[in-house]
Amino acid sequence: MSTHPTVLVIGGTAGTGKSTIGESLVNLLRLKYPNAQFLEGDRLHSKQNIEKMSNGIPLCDEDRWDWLERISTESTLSASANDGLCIITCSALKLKYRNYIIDKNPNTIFFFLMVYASPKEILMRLTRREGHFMKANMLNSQFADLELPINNQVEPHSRVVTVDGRLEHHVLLETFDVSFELLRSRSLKAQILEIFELYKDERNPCFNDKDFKNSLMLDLIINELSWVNVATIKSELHNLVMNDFLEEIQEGLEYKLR
Ligand SMILES: Nc1ncnc2c1ncn2[C@@H]1O[C@H](COP(=O)(O)OP(=O)(O)OP(=O)(O)O)[C@@H](O)[C@H]1O
Ligand SMILES: O=C(O)[C@H](O)[C@@H](O)[C@H](O)[C@H](O)CO
Repeated sequence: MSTHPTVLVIGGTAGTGKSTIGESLVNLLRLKYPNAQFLEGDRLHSKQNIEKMSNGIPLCDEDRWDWLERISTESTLSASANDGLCIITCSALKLKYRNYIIDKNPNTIFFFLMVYASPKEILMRLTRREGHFMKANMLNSQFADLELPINNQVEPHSRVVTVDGRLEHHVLLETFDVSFELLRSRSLKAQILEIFELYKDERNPCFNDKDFKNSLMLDLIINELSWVNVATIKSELHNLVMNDFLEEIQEGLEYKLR
């Protein structure tokens, strides 16, 4: 089993269906990860946060940092203990929140599946929903904070699924497909990380052998090329600060792609 636990974060504004989707999704993903757990991120809020939201006061950045850290750590622990996978809900509205979750547990591979519903749809749902602390009066602030991941270069590990006007099971099927695609790309990132760790270990005789490093890396990348896009690979390499041999790998990629 990989040393890198994987977490799928279901994000989006209040009322998009994160919990509904997460509960069903985990059952489907258990076909492959039998012990994977679904965690409800709202349970990790402090009492003060819940009180604020219940009183119609939107959370600010300072209210959210500790909560985001708990999201990152609790999901990592759960994934580590249960077949390497955890699914957790967390609004994760802003880019900096998603990055914070990633930074708090750099060994974990985080994917973000952001669920989007229009303000009109959310207003309808929150007005109808009973027994929940988050009421319709929070709608404007949620949308004011929402930064959807639109740039694949910046957030290759994130996807958006739009739910408006669609049947519940269609949404679930799409989120299942998207999750599967994300989890498939996981193997590449995990392998890159694992190999990178091997290089970092200076006791390893291969550490100083650049040719060995590059050929291994290239093999790894080329083998996965049929399904992973080159931009993702390049951005992962950048993320991993592999700049020392990034250029050569890019050359290799371009050659193979000709
Ligand atoms: N696809 C759907 N179509 C219509 N209604 C839905 C759909 N999915 C969920 N709902 C309803 O919308 C409401 C919000 O769903 P849910 O609680 O899953 O959202 P959430 O994003 O987890 O919300 P919150 O973050 O506020 O806890 C619920 O009343 C749920 O029954
Ligand atoms: O970041 C936030 O403002 C909060 O996380 C909210 O989005 C709620 O926790 C949640 O969605 C409950 O409705």
